[in-house]
Formats: sequence, structure tokens, C-alpha cells
Amino acid sequence: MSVDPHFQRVALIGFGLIGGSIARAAKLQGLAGEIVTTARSEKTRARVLELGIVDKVVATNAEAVKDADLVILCIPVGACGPVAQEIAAHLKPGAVISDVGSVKGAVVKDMAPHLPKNVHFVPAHPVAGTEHSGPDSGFAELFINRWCILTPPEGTDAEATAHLRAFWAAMGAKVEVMTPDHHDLVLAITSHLPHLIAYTIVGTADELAQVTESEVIKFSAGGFRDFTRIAASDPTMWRDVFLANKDAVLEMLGTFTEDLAKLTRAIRRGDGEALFDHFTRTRAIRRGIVEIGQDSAAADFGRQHGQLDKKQS
Ligand SMILES: NC(=O)C1=CN([C@@H]2O[C@H](COP(=O)(O)OP(=O)(O)OC[C@H]3O[C@@H](n4cnc5c(N)ncnc54)[C@H](O)[C@@H]3O)[C@@H](O)[C@H]2O)C=CC1
Ligand SMILES: O=C(O)C(=O)Cc1ccc(O)cc1
Repeated sequence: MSVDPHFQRVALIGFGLIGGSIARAAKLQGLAGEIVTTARSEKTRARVLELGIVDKVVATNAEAVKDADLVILCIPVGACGPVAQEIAAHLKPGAVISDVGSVKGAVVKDMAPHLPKNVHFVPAHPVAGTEHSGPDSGFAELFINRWCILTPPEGTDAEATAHLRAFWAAMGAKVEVMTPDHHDLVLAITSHLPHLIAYTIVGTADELAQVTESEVIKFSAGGFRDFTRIAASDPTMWRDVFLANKDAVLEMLGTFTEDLAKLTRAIRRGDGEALFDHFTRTRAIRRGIVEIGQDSAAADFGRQHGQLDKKQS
């Protein structure tokens, strides 16, 4: 049986890349009767109003969640606990409370104790994004054919989880449910460690005395250029991710360091076979990912649901 993805009043706490993308996709697909968002600065409130995507922009989180049927925290993970505390007394009984944080264990631990018993807490993580942030960076197609992982605590109302699942699916996402700990371990290797490596290598290149700034830019057409994109991601967001997912990141970093040492040894010893075998294995992994055909599937969704061909401004 299909579940109605619609929520009457949706409150988005934070209107950056993810909040702005949810607002655009939900509006386009008619998933909300009304969308309210918080923007803390006068400048951002004016810009969000100018964009004309949401129905109401307010200055405080407490005001935004009033009478909301779905509340989504679209803010750095370190801010989720304090914001849960701030909004708790103002939540509508029966509302679904969610987030989009890149780490789940810490967010659940920080938010859950503050939330009243009469709301449904269904944490979420859309595994989709870019290096950009702020109110102008969002776009309606961001979630198409991307995973959205839900991590409802044990005992969560199944109907609430199904309702949020339908909401994400209607924005184009493929939805999966897992535990917060499993999520954090998987994301540590697939997302958090790659960002740490990018932040490291771009910093290292910058510090090398013999590589002048102009040479880094001049020769950055190679692999380095891809790293600079990732390393341009929001500092506040990523500081919070590494602090919140410390254990899993350190565990993966340990394994990564061992594997790096193996490749270092192969280079030192001139062991071409070891290098070739390793690179052959990793090439097959990339080909496997590309064969899943995310781009063509995204285009199919756009055609079926209309109006998603153009990037929203
Ligand atoms: N950037 C990405 O590619 C992805 C980010 N995420 C997660 O989404 C969340 C938001 O990230 P982005 O949208 O990229 O960030 P962003 O920086 O574009 O937007 C965050 C917004 O939250 C606001 N904010 C911060 N603290 C607040 C508070 N206490 N009350 C109200 N508003 C507050 C900021 O002013 C900003 O407008 C993070 O938790 C991140 O881990 C998840 C998937 C992808
Ligand atoms: O820009 C990129 O390549 C990303 O990897 C975006 C991203 C950042 C954080 C997430 O939790 C999920 C996706």
C-alpha cells in the first residue's frame, strides 16, 4: 500500500544547501501544504523571501516549529542537541521530528533526551550534497536517485517512519533503514575519511615551500583538482562531523594508514606487481559504481515527475 508523502506544515530549521534543496523539491512535488523556515540573520531572511520558495521565514526556531507536522533540522550536527532543547516545548503533539545530519549516533544521543514523548523522532541522512553551502546553493534535483538513510530508534511508530520514507521517496531518494552505529561506520569510510584525505592533501600541497600557489593552481587539472573541490566544503559542518563521529573515523583511519603503508612499501621496493594488482582491483570498483547508472536513473525520475530538468536557482 502506498503512503501519502504529503505533510500539511513543514518546518525547516536552517535554509542552506540541504534545507534549501528540500524546500525546492517539496514545493515542486507538492509535498507540503505550507513550508516555514528559520533564518537567523536579517540578510538571510531577506534572501530566502526573495527566492520565493517558502511560505514563511521566521527568526526563531521555536516560532518555526509551531503547529508543524514535520520538523527537519538542516543544521550542522553539533547544533542539533541545543536546537532540540530549544524547540522541545513548542512541538505539536504527533509531529514527525527529523534531521539531515551526516552523523547519526551522536545526533540521536544529543536530540532524543530533549524531545517530548508525544512526537515521533525519525533521524535521516540524505547521502547527497556538494561543496557549496548557503541559501542559494540548493536545487530540487539534489536527492534524485541518491540514498536517504533513516535511523529510527527502536520502538518508533512505524507509520511515522513510513510517512517520512514516502516524503523522501517523492523527492527522488532511495530510502533505507539502518541503525545509527552501522550508518556511522559505513559513512566513516565512504564519506568522512575521503573528506579528511582531501583536507589533508590540499593543506600539504599548500605548505610545500617549493610549490608556489600559482603552480598548485596551474597544474591542478589532475587528481589534485578533485581534492580541492571536496576540501572547499563548509568548515563548520565538517568540524562537527569529525568531532561527532570520532570513534568510527579513528577506526577507519587506522585501517587506511595500514593500507597506505603497504602501498608505500611497494613503491619503495619497486614492487610493480603489487601496485598493478591494487590499481586493477580499485578500477573494477569504480566501474561497478558507474554501471549502477545513477545519471540515467536521475533523468528517468525527472521525466516521470516533470519540471526537474532545469537546475533551480
Ligand atoms: N553539505 C552537504 O553536502 C551535506 C550536508 N548534510 C548535513 O546537512 C546539515 C546541513 O548542511 P548544509 O545544508 O550543507 O549546511 P549550510 O551551511 O548550507 O546550511 C546550514 C544552515 O543552518 C543554519 N544554522 C546553523 N545553526 C543553526 C541554529 N542553531 N538554528 C538555526 N539555524 C542554524 C546556518 O545559518 C545555515 O543557514 C549538516 O548537518 C550536514 O552534516 C547532509 C548531506 C550532505
Ligand atoms: O560533495 C560531495 O562530493 C559530497 O560528498 C557531499 C556530501 C557531503 C556530506 C554528506 O553527508 C553527504 C554528501
